[in-house]
Amino acid sequence: MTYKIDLTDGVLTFTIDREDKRNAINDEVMNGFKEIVTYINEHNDVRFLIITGTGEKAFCSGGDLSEFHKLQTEQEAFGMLSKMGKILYDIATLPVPTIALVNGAAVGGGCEIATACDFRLVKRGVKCGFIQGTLGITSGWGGGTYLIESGIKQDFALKMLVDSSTYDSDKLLEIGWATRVFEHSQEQALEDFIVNMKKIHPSVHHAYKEMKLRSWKEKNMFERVMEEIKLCAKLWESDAHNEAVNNFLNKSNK
Ligand SMILES: CC[C@@H](C(=O)O)C(=O)SCCNC(=O)CCNC(=O)[C@H](O)C(C)(C)COP(=O)(O)OP(=O)(O)OC[C@H]1O[C@@H](n2cnc3c(N)ncnc32)[C@H](O)[C@@H]1OP(=O)(O)O
Repeated sequence: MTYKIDLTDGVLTFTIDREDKRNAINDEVMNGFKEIVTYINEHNDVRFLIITGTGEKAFCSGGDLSEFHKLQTEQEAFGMLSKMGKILYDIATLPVPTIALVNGAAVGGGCEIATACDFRLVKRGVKCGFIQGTLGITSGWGGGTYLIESGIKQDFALKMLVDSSTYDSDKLLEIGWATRVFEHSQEQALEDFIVNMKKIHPSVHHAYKEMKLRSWKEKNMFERVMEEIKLCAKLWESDAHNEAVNNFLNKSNK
């Protein structure tokens, strides 16, 4: 199994468990995300969703390039991108607070997953970024749209995307992408972050998330996410993308 699910005292933790691949997302992990979305929507014993990755090196390195590089055409790419894009939209619109516990690098689609969460707790020293541009593609799971709507200063949002490079934890806090930066224990960082929220009745959280969802509906977020995915799918079949992924997989970029 490439992911772990733990539900303790209302806190559901989804851990991507592929340390050797820096917690890259494959089809099985996508299905795991789908499973927790269904569970949370159908049960009322989950108060918080935490997403994290195994180990210290990566929260998530994005889509598994060795697996998804097999997708050659725009249509094939759209299939994978829209599957994860819809799952991410479902996560972003869950009725409970969602927290990315960013224990290591969050790059590419990993940065999109963290951005889709309501809050991001980032370990000091960790680097995160929308590095998709270096692969000749844009963000393809809706993360660009979430970033633009995230409330971080507009010029920083666009700069993060067009820079296509990583930013360290202190910079991420300064621009407002990181909600908090923590030093040592991620368990303690999480506990400190949710201590007050835990005292609030879940129906209050549901009501606030409903407000967020209403605002997103007014802004046609789902349609915009799908447009973002289409753009990425187009670029996916370009020579620039193929060459960049080949370089990564053959390590000629190191
Ligand atoms: C598909 C959707 C699209 C989107 O919508 O956004 C994407 O997500 S595109 C994918 C973007 N991701 C990347 O470009 C991968 C970037 N990875 C890295 O920058 C680094 O791996 C890291 C996350 C910063 C970690 O660096 P480090 O600790 O030095 O590890 P290595 O680079 O040596 O990697 C170890 C091992 O893991 C494999 N790996 C890493 N990321 C991926 C990945 N996304 N897909 C597949 N495999 C990945 C890497 O190849 C190494 O494998 P081995 O050499 O076999 O050990």
